Amino acid sequence: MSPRRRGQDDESQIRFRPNPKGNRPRTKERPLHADAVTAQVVTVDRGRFGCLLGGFGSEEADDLVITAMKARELGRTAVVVGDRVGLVGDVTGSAGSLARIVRVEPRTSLLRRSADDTDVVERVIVANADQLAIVTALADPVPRPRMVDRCLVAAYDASLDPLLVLTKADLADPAEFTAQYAALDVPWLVSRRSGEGVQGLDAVRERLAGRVTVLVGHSGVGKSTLVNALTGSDRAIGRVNDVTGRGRHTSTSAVALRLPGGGWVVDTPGVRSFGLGHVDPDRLVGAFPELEAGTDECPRGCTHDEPECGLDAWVAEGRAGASGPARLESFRRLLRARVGTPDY
Ligand SMILES: Nc1nc2c(ncn2[C@@H]2O[C@H](COP(=O)(O)OP(=O)(O)OP(=O)(O)O)[C@@H](O)[C@H]2O)c(=O)[nH]1
Ligand SMILES: [Zn+2]
Repeated sequence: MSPRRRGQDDESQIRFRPNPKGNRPRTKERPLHADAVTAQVVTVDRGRFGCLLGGFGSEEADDLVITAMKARELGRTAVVVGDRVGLVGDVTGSAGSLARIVRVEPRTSLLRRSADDTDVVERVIVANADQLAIVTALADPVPRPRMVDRCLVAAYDASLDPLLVLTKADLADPAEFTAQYAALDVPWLVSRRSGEGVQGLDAVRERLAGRVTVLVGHSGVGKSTLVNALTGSDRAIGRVNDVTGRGRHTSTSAVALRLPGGGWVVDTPGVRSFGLGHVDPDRLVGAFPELEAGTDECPRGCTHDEPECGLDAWVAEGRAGASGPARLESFRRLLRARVGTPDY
């Protein structure tokens, strides 16, 4: 028999046996990737994901960032910075290696935005963070309260604890600005330039220690200065560059950086707008428990910013406490900041 002939014979034997269980969906027969290793996404760049072996909780000495791409079977599932993933394939992290992401673990939080306020299609920016630090300069450029309010809405929607980091306190007094956030109870910290360095960082470090904090802020507020000072020169990103050959400046979305004192910051250089079309007023009121309790008297589908809203009576009766009126006013300010042109 010629080799060719034998090949044909072999082929004739490779027949699919009839499926004994009938039309069982094929997906169920796929391997479950029990051997997948766990990692957490630290960078996303044009379909390539930098994944930290072991995740954010791993010991610094073990830092190994593996480049991976999404396995076909994940389909359109979004994979973002902060996602905990399962990796198979080449997980050595050696130059030129490429692993496959076969699984995305359930997320504890999701920071989202929509393309604009009329767009209900939301994009995930960061997964599994627990704090959102809104970086704003007190002067040069002047603060944009509406932008800050929009970030607060995004934080409350994602159940992230908000934090205001007010930079350039050497140029302006923070009192006037912070007064606007008193009723919201948003913690704030200030930093200022002093000589060659930045002052006020110890308090910031303390607030970020052991947590995963997303940093947002528009151009020129001093966010890079802050990130550099907080992370020092030994950045996790340096290792990613070694693997992918791509640097931070080409990063289009977000990048997670390890803090020397424990915890992670996620910088968002590409986030220039924060569309909030996906935010539901009923979710937002969840961030104001003493008001939420008063929504029972609201008409169905209440926007909580209309004459029929039950919250006015609730607050007038003192049922939301002494700070009720100020809280309701702040809540409605956020509701209004949610719609309109993103001011970012
Ligand atoms: N006076 C003063 N200037 C500061 C302070 N922090 C940063 N700056 C300056 O503000 C400018 C902008 O700082 P960056 O850190 O580059 O700001 P950024 O928010 O990262 O801006 P982009 O790089 O455009 O995204 C720089 O000239 C900094 O030196 C501060 O606390 N006080
Ligand atoms: Zn209402």
